Amino acid sequence: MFDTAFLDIPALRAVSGSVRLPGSKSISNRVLLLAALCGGQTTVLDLLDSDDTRVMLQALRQLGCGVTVEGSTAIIDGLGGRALQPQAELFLGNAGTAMRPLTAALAVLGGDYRLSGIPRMHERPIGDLVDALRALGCSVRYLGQDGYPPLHIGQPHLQLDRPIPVRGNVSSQFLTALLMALPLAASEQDVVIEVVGELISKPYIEITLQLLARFGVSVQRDGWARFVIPAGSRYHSPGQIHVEADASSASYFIAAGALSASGNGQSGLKIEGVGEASIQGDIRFVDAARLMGAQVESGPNWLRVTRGAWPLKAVDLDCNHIPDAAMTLAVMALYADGPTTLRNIASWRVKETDRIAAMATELRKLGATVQEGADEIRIAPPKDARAWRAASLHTYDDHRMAMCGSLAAFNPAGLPVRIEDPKCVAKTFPDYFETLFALAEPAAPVPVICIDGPTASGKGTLASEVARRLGYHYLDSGSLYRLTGLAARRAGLALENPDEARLSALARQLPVGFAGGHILLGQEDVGEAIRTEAAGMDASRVSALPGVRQALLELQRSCARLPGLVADGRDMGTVIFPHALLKVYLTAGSAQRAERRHKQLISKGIPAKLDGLRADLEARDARDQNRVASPLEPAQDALLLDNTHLTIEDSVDQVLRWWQERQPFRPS
Ligand SMILES: O=C(O)C1=C[C@@H](OP(=O)(O)O)[C@@H](O)[C@H](O)C1
Ligand SMILES: C=C(OP(=O)(O)O)C(=O)O
Repeated sequence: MFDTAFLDIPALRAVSGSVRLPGSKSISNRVLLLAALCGGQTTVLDLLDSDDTRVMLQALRQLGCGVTVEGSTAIIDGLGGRALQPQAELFLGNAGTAMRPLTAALAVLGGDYRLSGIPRMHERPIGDLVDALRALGCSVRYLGQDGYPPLHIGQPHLQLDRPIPVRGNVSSQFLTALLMALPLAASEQDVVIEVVGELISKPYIEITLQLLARFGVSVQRDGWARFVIPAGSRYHSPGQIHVEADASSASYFIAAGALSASGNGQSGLKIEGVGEASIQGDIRFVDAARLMGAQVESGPNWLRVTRGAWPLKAVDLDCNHIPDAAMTLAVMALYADGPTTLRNIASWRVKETDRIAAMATELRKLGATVQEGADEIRIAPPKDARAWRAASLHTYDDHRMAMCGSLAAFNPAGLPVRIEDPKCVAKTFPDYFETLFALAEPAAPVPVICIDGPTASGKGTLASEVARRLGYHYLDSGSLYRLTGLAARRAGLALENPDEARLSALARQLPVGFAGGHILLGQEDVGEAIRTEAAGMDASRVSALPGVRQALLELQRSCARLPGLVADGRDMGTVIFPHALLKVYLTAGSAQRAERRHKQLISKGIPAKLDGLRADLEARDARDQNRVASPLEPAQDALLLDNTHLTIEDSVDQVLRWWQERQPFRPS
């Protein structure tokens, strides 16, 4: 997950390859609650791991359920037959699929519970569900504003002899919540639910009914108006249940496939884990994407997408049945041949944010002309490539605003897009951006920042912090020869009389990684191992081999991957990345550098003398600067940063300021 203030996505050209997406949020949270409500043990496979499922799992633990999670498998020991924890304070984040169904289940079971969430959850309506529960004889009290969480739940006096009315025009989750809770009360008599007025987001009710059936409860229904839970209904664990990949999450990749430039014999993007046999309503997004021109082939649990019509075709659609995935259509509309209208989406206004207002504001920043209606949005795309704007997109703590925003990176103007607060995707898809970057091809070389400078100038500390702040990869080029030597020793290759071809092959494939101050060879942290005297000797042996130098040049260039790279060393800006967008040459006075090195050594328990260190540094500077082959010198277009009197934070801020000056957008 990108835990940065913002994430700049360079312009993208295409996506290809194949991807397995994380589990469906709607299925995961329903299955977890149903498994908790029935007796016995349920093994849930391919469970989604995200904020929404974590709050549900935590709530179930607090209620006394046995919960074991290992990787993507959860084992739930249901409460059926066991005492429910009679009192609990449950924090449910911003998960509608946890707040609404848990409210109903706990209200029917009774106890002393407080349910709350993040501030936005306290602005998301729940009044229609509370009215229905009160009509049923449940005790539910508002602890803040009437009609909204937080809530207190007490002991019920259930009255099941008349139909329970529920309104479904604000959220279908209220009906879902009742359908999941009432089998707990239907042992003696039929329980009837009647929907008052219109019901929105109907396919989510289908998911609920399908999963109830998997847990042994078959609901009888009369269209969308009346649902009967037959007397004697009881939950039975299916033993094991598998969660499909999330169809709403798939919408971003279906869109990316439809926006991808074709060519290079590409056969499109394959999405695995969800397909035409899905029980999720958002799989119908595929029909909408096809209407806009996407080419989508499908099997029971896979999809393959390629670009079809180009530009995409504008559409005018009722999107009530796909409220979440419809947001993706709003961004696809930027690439259409005319204005697109998405209708019947009033529920967008009461989700993670007011999504109609948010979408209108952000798409306008990109150059679109957008009209907002009470329950619709009309998007006219930028009139040509020159009308696109590079924008810093605000994401309103809404995962879908962030994921949708990334699709603007396919713009024909080759502009980057900035996503503010990218970690908000954690609600349903924590690794969304990593997944996108693994499939995407940039439209131009990815951005590189080079930080070169003499020994002990602090370039490693500076470069790795700049990388962390931008969410970029980090390359510590100086360690590569040491790593090659170490890998060679471990592979049993002789270094005294070396086989250049084999060593070069090894260097080309070196599995290096730099993360959080650690230097990795494969999965192993070798930070200490490469700093020994012997490793230094080996480094100097391998670095004398031209084949190895060439291999490492390629390896270094291959580190320039999405979304960008910060590379530190001595020849990053001059030799390895001559076209880098920002080159910094970092220096500090020799007295200062000697002092830093001295502190470093002493803190590691290595004895050292300040005077000696300074003399060594100065001698090494002179050698490095005066050698004939690639002497240490600033690239012609490098900016000089003397950090003798700067803190690390000052230097980081300076480099980030220079970087920002080179960006086409300003923060919003
Ligand atoms: O039941 C569900 O799993 C959901 C129902 C939909 O909400 P509404 O019924 O409020 O539209 C959808 O937007 C939400 O992401 C998940
Ligand atoms: C509306 C959404 O979430 P929730 O389940 O919290 O309603 C969503 O995921 O888009």
